Formats: sequence, C-alpha cells, structure tokens
Amino acid sequence: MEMIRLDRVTFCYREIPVLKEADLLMEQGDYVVLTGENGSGKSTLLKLILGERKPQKGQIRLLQKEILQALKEGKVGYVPQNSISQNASFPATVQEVMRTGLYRKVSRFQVGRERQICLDMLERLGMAETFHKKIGELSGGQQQRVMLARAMAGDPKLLILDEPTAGVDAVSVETLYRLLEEWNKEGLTILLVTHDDPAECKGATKILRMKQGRITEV
Ligand SMILES: Nc1ncnc2c1ncn2[C@@H]1O[C@H](COP(=O)(O)OP(=O)(O)OP(=O)(O)O)[C@@H](O)[C@H]1O
Repeated sequence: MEMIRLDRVTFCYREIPVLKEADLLMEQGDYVVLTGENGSGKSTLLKLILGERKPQKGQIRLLQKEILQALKEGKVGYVPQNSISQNASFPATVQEVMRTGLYRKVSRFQVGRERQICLDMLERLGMAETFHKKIGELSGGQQQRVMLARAMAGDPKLLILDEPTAGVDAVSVETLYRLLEEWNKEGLTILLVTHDDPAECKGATKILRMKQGRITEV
C-alpha cells in the first residue's frame, strides 16, 4: 500500500521556491531517512505532507487518500521538532500531553486502558517515572521522548519524525534508533528527518536527500 505519494509537487514561500516538481513514493513497511542541508526544505515537506501547507502545483496523497481524510482516521503519528515549552510552569503533565494524542481513539478505549497504554509506551521509552511530572520540567531530550511515546500510543501505521534526536544524548539516540528499527520490523512505516549520519539509523530501508527542490535517493 502507498503510504505517502507526492506527484510533481511545487511549493513556494512567496517568491522563494522550496519544492520544484518533487516526487516521493513511500510504501507500507518503508523506513525512510530524509537528509539535506539547512534550509533545503525538509520541514516544509513535512508541513505539506501533514496538510499544514498546500502545494501550488502537484498532488499529495497520504495512505492513498486526501490528506485531511487520512489524518482524521488517526493512523498517522507525528513527532514535531522541539515542540514543547521550556517553561517549567507549562501547565500540562506528561500524562495529559500523552492523552491528547489519543483523543481520536478515546471512544474505543476505557479510561483505565488509555492510562495503561500511555504508561506502557512511556515504560518502553524508559520514561514511566515522568508520568505525573509537568512536561516543562523535563529536559529537551526527555520531552522529545514523551512526544514519541505520545505518537506511538495512538498505534499509528505511519510515523513521521522531524529531527527527534536534537538535544538528545548519545545513549538515548541509540535507544531511539533501536526502537525505530524494532517498530519498523513490526510493520510501522517511518519517515525520519534528521541531520544525523544516516548510518546511525539502523534498519533504514531508504536514504533520501533534499536538494534544489527535489528529493533524490542517496
Ligand atoms: N514561513 C516561512 N516563510 C518564508 N520562508 C520560509 C518559511 N519557512 C521556511 N522558509 C524558507 O524555506 C526554506 C526551507 O526551509 P525548511 O525549514 O523547510 O528547511 P529545512 O530543510 O527543514 O531546514 P533545517 O535543516 O534548518 O531544519 C528556507 O529557505 C527557509 O528560509
């Protein structure tokens, strides 16, 4: 099944072209690492895939559907770049942040079960002890891990990550890449944007590079 498909997508911010007739095809089970220099358009590409921006030309399909339709079905997990506040008094706890990731599925879960799913996923990421803590009191790397746990608790078919290792220590980076490899082997399709050496992303099935508005295979 096609998980992400871009056909000749062109996108400009005002007059500045970022994507120029770019194509991309990701199949179910792919683990794609997307690299490229600063400003090459990686985050913009993710915004287009997630429907936050619209291309001026070309077509994008997610899970063989219109983007908004696919997102509504809750099968796409997204870990944004440095998304949480560094403000220690930010009012939400880890538990509350995790639960916002499940709101589309909430009718299907008992409340107790929902809590258990969140806890299990935090545990898998070595973060169970943070469940009741305020998210703003965690380090940047810990917050990133909570956001990954949040995305995975929703049991996505496609996981999109935007530089998840920024500010994360080496041991945690290794753990993260091991988990991604494991999840991919269990059937999860992954699109990972990173500045890390793609060789660190064990088990990746494809390495792509954004350059001059195009996406090419390395
Ligand atoms: N909101 C915006 N308005 C105008 N130009 C923008 C906007 N966001 C990004 N750009 C420009 O679009 C280009 C691509 O930016 P983008 O953030 O997608 O790159 P990136 O590959 O994700 O970079 P990085 O590796 O630094 O995260 C850059 O030239 C950037 O300056």
